[in-house]
Amino acid sequence: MLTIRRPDDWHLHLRDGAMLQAVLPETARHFARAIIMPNLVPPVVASDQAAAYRDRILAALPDDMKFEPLMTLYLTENTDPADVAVAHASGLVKAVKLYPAGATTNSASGVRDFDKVRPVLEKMAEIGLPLCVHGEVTDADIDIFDREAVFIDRVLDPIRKATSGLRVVMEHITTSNGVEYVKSNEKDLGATITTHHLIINRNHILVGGIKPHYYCLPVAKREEHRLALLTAATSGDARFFLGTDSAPHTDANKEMACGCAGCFTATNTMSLLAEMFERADALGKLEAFTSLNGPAFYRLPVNEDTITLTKVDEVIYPTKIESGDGPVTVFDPGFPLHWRVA
Ligand SMILES: NC(=O)N[C@@H](CC(=O)O)C(=O)O
Ligand SMILES: [Zn+2]
Ligand SMILES: [Zn+2]
Repeated sequence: MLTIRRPDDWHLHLRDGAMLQAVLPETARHFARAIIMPNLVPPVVASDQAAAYRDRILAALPDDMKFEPLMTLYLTENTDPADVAVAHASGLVKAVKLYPAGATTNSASGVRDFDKVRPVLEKMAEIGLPLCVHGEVTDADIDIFDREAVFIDRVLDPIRKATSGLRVVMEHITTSNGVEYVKSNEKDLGATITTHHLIINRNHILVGGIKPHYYCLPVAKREEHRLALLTAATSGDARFFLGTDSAPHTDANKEMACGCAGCFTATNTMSLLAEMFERADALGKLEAFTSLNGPAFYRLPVNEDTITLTKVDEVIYPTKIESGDGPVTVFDPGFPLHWRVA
């Protein structure tokens, strides 16, 4: 048996409408809070949209559940620094999200010219509002497996050097380059690590037939990178914390000629993580990763209540959840899980 403070998810896609209704309880069952990604269609770019989205999330929450959505704004070349500052001061917005234009799902309104967002970044540095970054370049001539490492050198490091005091979260890191970059900085830099990137490498996607439900962005890399992520996550280092990036797409949209990127892990994330931490002989570090390090970075209190995981013969979880838009496949690690959230 293992009791830890209730976890938070520092990177989550809840979508909207019927999908929101279906996936929200999967997260709220175990997690107290989550940083809510703003890549809706159209994206959540202004504070009034973030407030309205927050209301829709709370309206979709079942009566017997408690959950606090931590809202973000989608950074565009037209984002108004004053709107960001007001949204932060009111407590509504906890981070701003940077998507390089074209890097991932619904990122067409993202940033092309980083000079255009300089005034917003300066304002964020001044008020201490974190920037969450999807860290991949989009240049056609850069191999998809190199896009994170190239982003660090060409985009992230220059932005951080030009904007002193800017607090940055590298979202869903997938490489040892990401781990090393975070470790080489003492302050103002953290990283989220997803559940699935601790489990799969690129072979899982491609060997023995293509597995669309393992396809996400940034795409899983070589085994040596997965091991670097696992070492970072299980180390207790406060700069690394859980962001599941649970990203639901219907099976119809995953299993097609041009399938969507995203793994849906909300349902079984805590069981998956406990399994991986136990295998790494690091169950004692699970709480730091899921429940302590994130609040410390975001300067929020840790949760007061707890969850208890118990060891069972095999955890039973649904292979799919139903949404009004169609079924969504739950991430299947390909091995049995043994830690169930009581
Ligand atoms: N991670 C993914 O593969 N997909 C995310 C977008 C993102 O986080 O990049 C989504 O919104 O579907
Ligand atoms: Zn992303
Ligand atoms: Zn995401």
